[in-house]
Amino acid sequence: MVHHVEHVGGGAVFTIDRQEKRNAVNDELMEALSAAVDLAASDGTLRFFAVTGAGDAAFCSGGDLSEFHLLKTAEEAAPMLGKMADILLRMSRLPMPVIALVNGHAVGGGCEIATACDYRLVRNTARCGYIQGTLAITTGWGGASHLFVKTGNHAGALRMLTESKVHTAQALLETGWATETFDGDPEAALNRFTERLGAIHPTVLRAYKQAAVRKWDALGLESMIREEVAECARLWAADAHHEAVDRFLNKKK
Ligand SMILES: CC[C@H](C(=O)O)C(=O)SCCNC(=O)CCNC(=O)[C@H](O)C(C)(C)COP(=O)(O)OP(=O)(O)OC[C@H]1O[C@@H](n2cnc3c(N)ncnc32)[C@H](O)[C@@H]1OP(=O)(O)O
Repeated sequence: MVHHVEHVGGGAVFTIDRQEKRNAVNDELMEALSAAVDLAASDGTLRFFAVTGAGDAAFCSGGDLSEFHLLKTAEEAAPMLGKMADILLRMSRLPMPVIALVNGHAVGGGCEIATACDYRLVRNTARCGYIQGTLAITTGWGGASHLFVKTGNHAGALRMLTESKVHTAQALLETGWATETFDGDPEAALNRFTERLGAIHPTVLRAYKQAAVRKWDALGLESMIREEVAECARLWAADAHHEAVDRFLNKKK
């Protein structure tokens, strides 16, 4: 199995479990996350939906380069990019708080998964960044669009995307990307955070989440994501991207 789902504290926790590849996302994982999001959307009792990574090294290292490097043209890349962008959009619109429990490194598409959540609890040992620029592409799963509609720190957001670096948990807290930072056990950090949600009736949590979804709709988030996917697919086809991916895949051979 590439994932597992536990129900704790009235919520559902989806764990990406491909530790041998730092929890990289492949099509099997996309299908699993899509099914988990559909289940959460139809469960009126859920107080929250959380995503995390197995192990201590990584939350998610983004797309599985050993699989996705086989996609060469924009026409070949666009369906994969669009599929994950749609799953993350549906996850972001779930009628309950959506929490990224960032247990380890969240880079590339992994950072995009966390950005599609309402809250980001970041372990102090984790490093997070939209490193797609180092591969000569942009975010391709909606990460830039989610970031721009959610943040009040435009300069900080544009810098995170254009610098394509990884950042410490403390730096992410200062820019407002991280909601909270924590040490030690991720599940304990999640429990501390969600306990505070427990005092309020779920119908209130859902009503406020719908207010956020209305804002994103008013801003045209869905069409922003479609344009982002198309742009990433165009850049994907360039030699600069394929050469950068080859360098990563050949680095240890
Ligand atoms: C698909 C598009 C999507 C988007 O644009 O939206 C993207 O995500 S593009 C970005 C894709 N991701 C990356 O470029 C990140 C690559 N990985 C890393 O930078 C590091 O692995 C890191 C920082 C996540 C962890 O570093 P660490 O030193 O702890 O581990 P290693 O680098 O030694 O990796 C261990 C092992 O995992 C394999 N690995 C790691 N990340 C990926 C990945 N994304 N796809 C496939 N395989 C990955 C790595 O090759 C090593 O394998 P091994 O066989 O042991 O050499």
